Amino acid sequence: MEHIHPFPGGNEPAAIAVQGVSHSYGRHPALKDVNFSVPAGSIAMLLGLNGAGKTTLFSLISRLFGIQKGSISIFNHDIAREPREALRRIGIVFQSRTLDLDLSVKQNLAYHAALHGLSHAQTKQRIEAVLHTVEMETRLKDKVRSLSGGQMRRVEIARALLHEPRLLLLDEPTVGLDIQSRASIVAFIRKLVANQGISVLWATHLIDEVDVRDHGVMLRQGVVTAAGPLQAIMTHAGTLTVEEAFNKLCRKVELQEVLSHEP
Ligand SMILES: Nc1ncnc2c1ncn2[C@@H]1O[C@H](COP(=O)(O)OP(=O)(O)OP(=O)(O)O)[C@@H](O)[C@H]1O
Repeated sequence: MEHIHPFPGGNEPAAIAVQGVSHSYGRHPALKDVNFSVPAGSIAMLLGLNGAGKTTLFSLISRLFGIQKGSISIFNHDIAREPREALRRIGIVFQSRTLDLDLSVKQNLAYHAALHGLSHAQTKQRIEAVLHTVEMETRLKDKVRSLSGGQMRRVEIARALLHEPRLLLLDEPTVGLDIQSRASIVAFIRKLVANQGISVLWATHLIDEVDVRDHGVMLRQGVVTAAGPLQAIMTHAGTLTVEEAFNKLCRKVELQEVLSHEP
């Protein structure tokens, strides 16, 4: 495994630090001794093919699954020892849709605010703020069922931001969206990082969502093959593009052989 800059310098704690994490489903290993960290205020792309272990990692970070081996800290708060402190710093957008279609946008958000213990006044103020961020303020009273797939995704991102997390976890947030909706979601997540200094761990296998200035965590069959600034990963891998680095570090070895023999 290449760890180009495994841990950030300075005194600022990492947004997330994953150390020695392994996870198995029965006898099937899904993550093997995973180590990486994401510096505060940066975007880290978690890159891997289907089945690489991205969702398993997100399930561990969000405490959907208990940790079998290793540790995960969010801004220095260990998720097993200080779950409340760690979890309140995280906002999550899961791969599968989780809004209640028969409730309005406002009702969906208010329900989530209540789970986070926000007061009535805070809830109103935060709902207005997050819907403004995702440019959906005009749809406050609309039933979720009446929104497009891209608009639902925006509401899910708004919901993830309600309690003002410092780290946003996105599990393939653009899957199933058309090109235009995908591009606008990618653009406003990047705006969020630039304007609000939020940190992002973004699972994807869509290379066009990646910017070479991002950090990368390259995952292949449960193993981190490289982690750090993407520029440094590309230099280490001897590749000129992120796509080539992805092919080299994330594709299954058999697939790489096929690709290398292509004319
Ligand atoms: N509930 C489960 N029971 C058994 N095996 C599982 C379970 N969930 C995932 N796996 C296996 O663990 C491995 C990692 O799966 P995971 O869903 O974490 O990958 P992923 O990178 O998120 O894939 P995708 O991009 O398709 O969502 C795969 O081999 C998968 O078959």
